[in-house]
This record gives sequence, structure tokens and C-alpha cells, in this order.
Amino acid sequence: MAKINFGGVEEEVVTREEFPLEKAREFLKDEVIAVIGYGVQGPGQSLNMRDNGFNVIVGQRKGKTYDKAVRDGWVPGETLFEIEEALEKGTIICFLLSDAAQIELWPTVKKYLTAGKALYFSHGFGVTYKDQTGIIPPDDVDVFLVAPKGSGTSLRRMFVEGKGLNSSFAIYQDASGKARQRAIAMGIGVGSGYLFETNFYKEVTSDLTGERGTLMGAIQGIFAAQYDVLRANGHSPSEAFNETVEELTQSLMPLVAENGMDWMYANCSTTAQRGALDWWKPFRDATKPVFEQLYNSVKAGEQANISITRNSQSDYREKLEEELKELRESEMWRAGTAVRSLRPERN
Ligand SMILES: NC(=O)C1=CN([C@@H]2O[C@H](COP(=O)(O)OP(=O)(O)OC[C@H]3O[C@@H](n4cnc5c(N)ncnc54)[C@H](O)[C@@H]3O)[C@@H](O)[C@H]2O)C=CC1
Ligand SMILES: CC(=O)[C@](C)(O)C(=O)O
Ligand SMILES: [Mg+2]
Ligand SMILES: [Mg+2]
Repeated sequence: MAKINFGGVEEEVVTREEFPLEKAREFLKDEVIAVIGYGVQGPGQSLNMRDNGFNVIVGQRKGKTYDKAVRDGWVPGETLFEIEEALEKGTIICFLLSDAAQIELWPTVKKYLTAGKALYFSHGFGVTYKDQTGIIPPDDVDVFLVAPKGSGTSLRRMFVEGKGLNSSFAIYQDASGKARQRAIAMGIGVGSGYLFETNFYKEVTSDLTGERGTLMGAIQGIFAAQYDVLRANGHSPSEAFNETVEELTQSLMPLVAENGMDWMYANCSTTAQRGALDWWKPFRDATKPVFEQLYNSVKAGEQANISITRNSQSDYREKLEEELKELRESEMWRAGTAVRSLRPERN
């Protein structure tokens, strides 16, 4: 593992130089990798592994998603199967159903986890909250995770562009004595940039916090607050949306991504720099209690409980869609649709 200094803290990480694709392919050459579920991570991971030359099959129940798998080039009876058939054929079972659906399918999966196989997750959820999920793997299988730190959609897009999304990996159970190599080889195979090590508990607590926090929940909250204040003070939707979202995603975040926050600041006016340097701390102080509340709720298992309860209801998709629609139909995001339609590259 490469020792890298992350802001003063040394960590050991796995890079693609040290564990090249050929080594991963060689290590997994006798495995049948069965990707169970073809939602968001399923397509990203399975297509990347297929293009990387791994022996991959997909297990998906019949329906719209199955048809999508066919359109993506998976061949029924050869590389695409009903879930149980794929579970039987697979030696590494990638359990990529939604976390709530994993509970329902677990008894079936367990039946096919014979000695020597491996159970692969992309989240620490099922195993960490085993009291709530009932997911307790048998002792004679390897159990590990590779968790891409981003959407399966980006995992695939970045792979196609020759980039890599970073992933964490963790070993929960090493029955074969090769679990670690198996996990790392899988991590390279799905198209990770670099891999950093964690454990199941830390993966799930950080991930649930991140997506509820800055990555998804907090960002929408802070957008909505600023947009509302601008609108209440007589600014037009165009002005409010551009000053809240469009400028951030189109101009400023790419600069942050490229070279960090100070680089983005340095490429803005000294007027903006003065103001941002004065105001970031009050924003930190105002939101920190909410982040603490969030982390404590994750730690107490409440967020897992809510997610399981709500996403196990038979109409959970419709319910989620209703709430997404509410966002989509808010003035801010309708303004966003109009703004995006005016981007020159869209014409
Ligand atoms: N969505 C993402 O990009 C990310 C997801 N993850 C993790 O990856 C795993 C998979 O997540 P997603 O790809 O979002 O899953 P998803 O919500 O897109 O669902 C995946 C599949 O589950 C199938 N499914 C749902 N209920 C079923 C049932 N009762 N029986 C059989 N099949 C059923 C659906 O047909 C779909 O193909 C989860 O552990 C998630 O936390 C991790 C990182 C990012
Ligand atoms: C994309 C990702 O990593 C998330 C936000 O944690 C998720 O989809 O669960
Ligand atoms: Mg995540
Ligand atoms: Mg997540």
C-alpha cells in the first residue's frame, strides 16, 4: 500500500499503479462475479468490470430494469439471469439491491452462499444494522465491501472518460485468507481511482452523514434558504437562481474540484474573497449543531431505522417520486430548468 500524507495525517491507500488492472484480472480469473440488482450501482459496476475483462454476470428480476440490462448488452441465459440462477452461478456475489430490499432477499441469498464464496457489498448498512436487517453472513464465506464514493451513474461516466471515482474498501470476514486481495481486485475492477480502507461501521456512519449533509441534504437546504431570501427582497428568479446555483455548479465548483477552495477564491474578486473569508465561519458555526444532531442520529441507528421502515413500504418508490416532484416543481428548480435550457451548448 502507498503511504500518502493527507493534510498531515499519513494513510495507506491502494493506487492503480501499485495494484494494476492486469493484476486484478489475474487474481479474479477463476471467479464468476454475479452482480445482483441493476438499479444505479449495478449497471455502473457490472459494465465497468465487463469492459475491464472480468467474468461478470447480472442477476435481475424481470421487468423494466431487466430490459435495460438487455439493452446494455447483457445476454439472457449467457450473462443475464433471474436472481436465483445468478446467485447459484456466482462465486463473488455483489449484493447491489437497495439497502431495504436486501432484507427481503437475504434468505434467498444466504441459501446460495456456500463455503468459499464471497459476499460483496457497496455499503456497510446491512451488516452493521444486522439487528434490524437480519443480515448475518455464514462463517465460511468472505465478506467485504467496496463503496464507490459517488453515484453509479458517475462511476460509469468517469470510467468511459478514462477517469476514476474513489472508493473505500473494508473486510468484515476473511474465511478464505484471500478476502483482502479479492476486495482490492474488485475495487480496481469496478473502476476506482484510489482505494482507502475503512470498516463497515465507519463506512455506513460517514456515508449516511455525508448524503444527509453536505452532499445532498444540506446543500439543498442552503440553496433554498438563500434563494428565498433573495426572492423575498425583490430579486428575479433568474437573478436568484444564477446567484445561488448556476454560478456554483458551472463556474466555481469546477475550480474547487481542480485545485481546492483557496484556488477558487483566488480566481474571484478581492471583494468576494474579503466577504467569503468573513462569512464562512458564521455559516460553519450556524450549521455545526445540525451536523452534530445528524451524526448522533446516525450513530443511534435512527437514520437506518427510518430508511428501512420507509423504503420497505410497498409504495416507497411512488412516495419518493412525489417528494422529488415537489422539489422539481418548486420555483427554484423550475427556474433551474429554464436556466439550463438557455445554456448555449444545449442548442
Ligand atoms: N445509488 C448509488 O449510486 C449508490 C449506492 N450505494 C449502495 O449500493 C447498493 C445498491 O444501491 P442502488 O444501486 O442505489 O440500488 P437501487 O435502489 O437502484 O436498487 C437496485 C435493484 O434492486 C432491485 N430490487 C428492488 N427491490 C427488490 C426486491 N424486493 N427483490 C428483487 N430485486 C429488487 C431493483 O430492481 C433494482 O434493480 C446499496 O447498498 C446502496 O447503499 C453505494 C454508493 C452509491
Ligand atoms: C452516491 C452515494 O455515494 C450515496 C449518496 O451515498 C448514495 O447514493 O447512497
Ligand atoms: Mg456514498
Ligand atoms: Mg449512501
